[in-house]
Amino acid sequence: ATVTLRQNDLKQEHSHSEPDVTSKSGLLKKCKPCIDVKCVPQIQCPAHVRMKGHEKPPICDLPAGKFGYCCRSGQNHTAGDQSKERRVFRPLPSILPAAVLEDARISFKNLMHDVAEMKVHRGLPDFTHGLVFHSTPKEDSQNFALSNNALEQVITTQMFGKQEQVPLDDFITNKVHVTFSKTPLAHNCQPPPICLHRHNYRSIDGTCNNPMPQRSHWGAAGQPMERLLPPAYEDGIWTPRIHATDGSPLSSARDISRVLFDDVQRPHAKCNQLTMQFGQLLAHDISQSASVRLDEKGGLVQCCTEGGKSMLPKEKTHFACLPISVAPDDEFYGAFGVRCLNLVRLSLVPSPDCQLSYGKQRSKVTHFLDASPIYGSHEQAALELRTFRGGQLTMHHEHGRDLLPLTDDKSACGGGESGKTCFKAGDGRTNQIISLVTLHIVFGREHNRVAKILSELNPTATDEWLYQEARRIVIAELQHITYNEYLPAVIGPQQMKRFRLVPRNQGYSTDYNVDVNPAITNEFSGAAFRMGHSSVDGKYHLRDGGSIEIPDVMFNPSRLRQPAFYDDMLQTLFTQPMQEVDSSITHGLSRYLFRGDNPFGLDLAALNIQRGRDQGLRSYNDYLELMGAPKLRHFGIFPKEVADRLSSVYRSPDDIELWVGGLLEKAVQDGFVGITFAEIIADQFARFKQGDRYFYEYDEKVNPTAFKPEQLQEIRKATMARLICDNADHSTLHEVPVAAFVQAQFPGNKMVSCNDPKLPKVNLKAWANH
Ligand code: HEM
Ligand SMILES: [Ca+2]
Repeated sequence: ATVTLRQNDLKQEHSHSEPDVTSKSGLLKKCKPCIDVKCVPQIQCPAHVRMKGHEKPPICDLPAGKFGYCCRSGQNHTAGDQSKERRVFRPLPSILPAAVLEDARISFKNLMHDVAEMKVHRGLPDFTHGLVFHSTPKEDSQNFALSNNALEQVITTQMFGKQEQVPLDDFITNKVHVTFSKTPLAHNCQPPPICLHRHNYRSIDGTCNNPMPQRSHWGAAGQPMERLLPPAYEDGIWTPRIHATDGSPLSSARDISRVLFDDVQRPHAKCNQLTMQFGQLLAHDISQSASVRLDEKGGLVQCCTEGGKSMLPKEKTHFACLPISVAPDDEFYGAFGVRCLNLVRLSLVPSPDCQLSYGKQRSKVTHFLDASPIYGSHEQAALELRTFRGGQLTMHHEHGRDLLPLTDDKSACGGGESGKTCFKAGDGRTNQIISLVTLHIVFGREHNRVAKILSELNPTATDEWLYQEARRIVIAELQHITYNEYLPAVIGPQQMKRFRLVPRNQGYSTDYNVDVNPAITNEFSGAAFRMGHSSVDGKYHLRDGGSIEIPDVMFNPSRLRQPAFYDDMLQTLFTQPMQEVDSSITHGLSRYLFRGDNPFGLDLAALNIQRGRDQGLRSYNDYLELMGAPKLRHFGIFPKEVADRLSSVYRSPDDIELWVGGLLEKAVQDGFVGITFAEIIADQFARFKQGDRYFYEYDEKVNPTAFKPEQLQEIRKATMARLICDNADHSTLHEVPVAAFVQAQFPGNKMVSCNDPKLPKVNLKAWANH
C-alpha cells in the first residue's frame, strides 16, 4: 500500500494564532473598524513579523469571521524599521568608493574567464528546459545586457558589503542607501516611462497602469519580482543558501525530491484536468523568469559534464551554475550513471531605484492578469500576431477550422527536426504541452469570434478599435472566469472572502488601491503556484480509449493537426480527474521531464526545490509565522512514515523548503491547496485585482476604458463552459459540463448541450453602435 504523505492525520490544523478576542462571557468581541486603512489578513502586513508584540497594528474584523490587522505599512516588509542608530560610529559612505567599483569590474570580467563552453545540444532535456525561459530573440539579447548590468551591480554590492562590513540584515531589509548614480553602473537607472495618453487601452507591455508618474512601470514586462519576506541568501545579496540552520550542508534537491515525492495515482474527487491546464495558462500569464545566458544569442549554460556524469570542475564552472547533485544509489538516475542535473540561476534586473541591493529576479511577461499569453507582452510581438483586418488575430486555417499560426522560430520548439509542427502565440512557452496549446487555441478563437461579432454590430469600426475592444472583452472574460470559477476551487470560499476576491454580482468594485504594486512575488512564482505540478496526471486518457504519456507531447503538439484531436483533448481535460495537490508528482515530471528521445529526463520537483534556493525563498516555517500560524517545532507532528522521511533529508523543521512544506499540508475546506499556499495565492490575486487599474470590475473613475454598467453585466455571464462551447470544432464535442472545472459526474454538475439555456451567453449587443 502506498503511504499518504499528507498531514491529513494531523490534529493541529494551522489554526491561526489569533489575538485573544473573546470577552469574559465567551462571546466574540467586535473590533473597532480601522481608520483610513483597510483591514487585511496578517500575510498582507508583512512588516509586523519583525515587530515586537506590542508594536503590532490594531486588530480588526475580516469577512468570513476571521481577524486581520489595520495595516499602515502595506506590502512593504521592511516598513517601520528605524534602527539607524547602529551606524553612528561608522557611517556608510554615501557614494561608492572608486576602488570598490574597480575591483568589482575586474572581478565581473574574470567571471567569464575559463568557463567551459559545454554545448547544450538541441533535443537534450537541458536544451528544452532552456526553451521554457524563451520569449523572443530580441528579448533574449536585451535580457543578456540587462542581466549583465544587474550582475555587476550585485557583485559591487557584495564587495562593498565586505569592505564596509555591512551586516547581512541591512541589505535584506533595504537599509543601505548607497547609490549607483554617477557611476558606470547607472546606465540602466532610468526614470519610469512617461505616459502621455491617459485614456488609452491597457498597454501591451503593462506600462502606464498605475496613474502616478513615478509608478508607471509597476507590473510591466521586465520588472522585478517582489517578495513577501526578505531573501534568504548566505550573504544577504545573491549567494544561494547552502547551509541548514545547524550549519551542515543542505540536502541535495534531488534527494529531497526522491525521498518525499512518489508517483501515486490520487485522482481529485471533484476537479478535472482542465483545472490543472487553466492553472498553467494563468501561471504563464503572470510570470516568466529568465535564466542567465552565455551570450547575447541566448546560448545555454551547462554546469554538468557530458551526460550528467559529474559536475564541472569549479574553475570551469559558469558563475550562474547551481547544479543539483545526484547520489550514486539514486533509484532512477543511478542506472544511467547520472550524478549531476543542470540548473542555471535566474537572471536579475538592475536595481530599479539605482541603489545597492540584493539581487532581484526579473519577470519577462506582464505581471497583470491580462491574457498576455494570447496577445504578447511586447509591442513588436503583439503586432506580429495580428492580421490588421477586422481586428483579427492571425490563425492557421486547416481542415476547415482555425489553429494557432505555425512558427519557424527554432527556439519555440524542442527537437527542431523538419516536419515538426510548432505554434506561435503571445508566450514563448506555448508549445510546452499539448493541452496548453489547446487552451491557447480556445482563447485565440474567442478573440476572433468576439472581433467578428463586434464588426457586424459596428460596420464602420476600424481594425484597431475592433482589436482593442475584443482584447478588452477577452481579458475581462479571463479575469471573470479566474475569480469566479477557478480561484474558489483552488483556495476555497473562506480565503476568497477574507482577501476580498469574490466578484460582485452587480455594480462596480471599489477595491482599487493606487499603493498596491501588482508585481508577482518570488514566493508565489517560486513555490506556491508551482503547486500545479502536483496536479498533473502522467497520461492523457483519450475518448477512443487510447492514452498519451505527457513527455511525448511536450514541445511536440503535431497531433493537434489531426482533425478530431482538438475536440478530443478538450473532452479529456474536462472528464479526466485532476491529481490531488499533495506529495505525489508524476514521473512524467519528476523523471522524464522534456525527455524527448532520450532514456531519461529532468526532475521538476528537484528543479522547484533548487529554484527556491536560487530565488532566496525562506523556509516554510518563516511563512507560517508570516501568516500567524504556529511554526513546526519537530517532525513528530507528522505521521511516523512522513516524519521519518522528512528527518532523513532535513536536520530541523526550520530547514523545510516552502514548496515542500506547502505540499504536505492538507487542503483547505472546499479548496485543493493547503492554507499556506492558499494565502500566498490569495495575496497574489488580491494584488492583481487591487493594483490593476484596468481590472474589469472598476468604473471610469479608476479605469479609463471602463465597461458601461450593461456591458459589465454581460461580462459577468462569461463561463469556462461557454468559452469552450463557443470555440470547439463540434466534430466530437457537443456537450460540456456546466461547471467546467468540475468533473461532469460530480453531484450537482451535469453535461449539457452547447445550446442549452443553462449556459448563458455574453451578449455583445451591449457593444453596438460605437
Ligand atoms: C503540464 C505540465 C507542466 C510542465 C511540463 C511544467 C514545467 C515547468 C518548468 C520546466 C518550469 C521551470 C522550472 C525551473 O527551472 O524553475 C515551470 C515553472 C513554473 N510552473 Fe510549471 N509546468 C507544468 C504545469 C504547471 C501548472 C499546472 C502550474 C500551475 C497551476 C504551473 C506553474 C508554474 C509556475 C508558477 C512556474 C514558475 C514560472 C516562472 O516564474 O518562471 N506549471 N514549469
Ligand atoms: Ca500578464
